[in-house]
Amino acid sequence: LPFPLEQDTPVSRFQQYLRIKTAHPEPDYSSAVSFLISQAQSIGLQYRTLEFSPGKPLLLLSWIGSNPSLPSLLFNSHLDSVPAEPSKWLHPPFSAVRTPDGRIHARGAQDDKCIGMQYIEAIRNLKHKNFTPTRTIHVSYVPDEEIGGSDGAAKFVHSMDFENLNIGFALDEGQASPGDEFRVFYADRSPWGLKIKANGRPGHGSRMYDNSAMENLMKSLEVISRFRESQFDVVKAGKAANSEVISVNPVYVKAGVTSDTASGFAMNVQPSEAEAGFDIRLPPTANPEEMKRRIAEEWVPAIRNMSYEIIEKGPIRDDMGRPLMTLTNASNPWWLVFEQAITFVGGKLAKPEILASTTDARYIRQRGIPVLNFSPMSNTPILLHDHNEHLRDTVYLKGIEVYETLISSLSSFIEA
Ligand SMILES: CSCC[C@H](NC=O)C(=O)O
Ligand SMILES: [Zn+2]
Ligand SMILES: [Zn+2]
Repeated sequence: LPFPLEQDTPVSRFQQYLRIKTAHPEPDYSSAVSFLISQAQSIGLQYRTLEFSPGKPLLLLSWIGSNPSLPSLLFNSHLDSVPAEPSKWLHPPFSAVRTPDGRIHARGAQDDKCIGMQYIEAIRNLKHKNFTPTRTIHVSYVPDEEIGGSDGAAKFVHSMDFENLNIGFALDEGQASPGDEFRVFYADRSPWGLKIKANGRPGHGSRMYDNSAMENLMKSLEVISRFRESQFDVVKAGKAANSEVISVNPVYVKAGVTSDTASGFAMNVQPSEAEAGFDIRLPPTANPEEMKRRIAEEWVPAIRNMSYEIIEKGPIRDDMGRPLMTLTNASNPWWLVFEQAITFVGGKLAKPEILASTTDARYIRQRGIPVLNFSPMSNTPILLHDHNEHLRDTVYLKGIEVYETLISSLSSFIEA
């Protein structure tokens, strides 16, 4: 028998998308957008690209509903991926190899090229079945999510283009679920970068004196560690989920006087400057003013010769000053439709959670639009940003079916 030809199937199209090198620091946005446009054209979807920052396109696909005056639906995903360390992978991260057990290996397989293609495949199938949406459906592919979205979603949501879409409800990426149930998220955490700098007395490495830069920095590290522990204790005691507390993790330290020694540093000079950086995530219920006071007064007191900078990545409240949360109860009709659709496809939903990490959904919620974070991956290990990120073909294909139901029921839903 002849070797079977590579076919044009849902899985092969997913693999094609996965093979485009969209990892930072040089994501190939133009190839990704060209590929997605070719897919949109193959199913007769309208498309346009918007460019809020040079070289960083945003692709928008639209399926116009029979009642386009109703608020529309937005299905969002991001074009970019985080980098991978190829030497630590079983298969090259952009090969999209499918192993005999059905695992498709690639950076982006879970985060989040799966949903980007599933949206299109679901629409392809619905068109095939002659389904007509009532509400208009938009599908967006945004750049730069993985680096904070300031040149992507942040600009998009404040544009006239976005305003004119008149979005009533949106879905964005979620996270895999190791168990039987699908996970869904009603909020994500707001990320802050905290840089702290200590100044202090320089001197000979043998001397003992107060107020060296390193001593000042270390005192801060101790205080911050205690806060970290206090939050983690709440999690360990089972009183809150990981994503419901304020996390703070050191991500770099920078100090020392450089020299040609083996270590690269002068071993006998106490430096006059020392710096450290932290990743802080605030759940929507946290009080940012309280956190700022804590940083200024307890973590980095100026009287200890310290200074700091908080880099706030994205909003923490919506345009009305409310926490960025989407209701998951009967008062949100979109939630009810979502829940019913999942049940309809035979899925079970876990209790809605806050996402530990951060997505572009926060920018959409900022505009007062309800958003659920959802990626239909049950019985799947959580591998986003990890080595050997992969997704099973069966899980991927089931996800297409899930979106068919979601798209058809959400677009047919008319608010009473
Ligand atoms: C600092 S905003 C970056 C957003 C990023 N998103 C996914 O991993 C994250 O780190 O959560
Ligand atoms: Zn993502
Ligand atoms: Zn990511």
